[in-house]
Amino acid sequence: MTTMFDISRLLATGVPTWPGDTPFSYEVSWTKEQSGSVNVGKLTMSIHTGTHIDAPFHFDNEGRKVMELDLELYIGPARVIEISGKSSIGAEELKAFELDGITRLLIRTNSWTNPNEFPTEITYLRDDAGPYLAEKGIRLIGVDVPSVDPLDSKVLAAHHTLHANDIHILEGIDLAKIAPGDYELIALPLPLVEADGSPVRAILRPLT
Ligand SMILES: Nc1ccccc1C(=O)C[C@H](N)C(=O)O
Ligand SMILES: [Zn+2]
Ligand SMILES: [Zn+2]
Repeated sequence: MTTMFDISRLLATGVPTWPGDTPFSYEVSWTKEQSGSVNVGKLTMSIHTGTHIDAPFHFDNEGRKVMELDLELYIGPARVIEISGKSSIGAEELKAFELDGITRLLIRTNSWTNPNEFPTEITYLRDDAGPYLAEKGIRLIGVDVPSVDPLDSKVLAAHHTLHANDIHILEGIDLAKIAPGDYELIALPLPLVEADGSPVRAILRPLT
């Protein structure tokens, strides 16, 4: 029997959205009665709502878009670590963990305390995290908050330094029920050709 943990946030009307960004909406735009055969849904949302990946084009006009990212990074072994109660995380906090040989690192910060509201403060990554993680061989970082940077950041130092170190970004995962350890991660982006990111269905399977 395989166990699997869904670490995706639910997408429904009223789901917390980046302040000022497009609200989430799903509607049946063409009912079964109207079409004569099927209900047809219509989706409107920001790409950065809920559990999603960022493509570098999100913060760099010349950056790669979703289809140019390496799919392999979104499937495979991942280590979950827990670093709670910190306003930020950098090389100093990360040094406490064994990360050699890890490609995908998911950090449980527990800092998005009320999942029904967009947070006002989150644990963010300092700009020495990127170089440190790259030195360890990490290629994907996942966080349980809507951003790897402070919410009011305009320069997005963490986004840029992670990208400069070829580390892909997964945001808004729900790790509230996930014990630190090693898992298989699956968090595939949609084939959105022009997009700056993509919602993902993220799951973890224990490694047996
Ligand atoms: N949706 C936004 C609207 C305005 C300003 C920032 C955002 C973001 O999404 C930034 C966040 N760091 C992100 O990558 O998801
Ligand atoms: Zn994003
Ligand atoms: Zn981001």
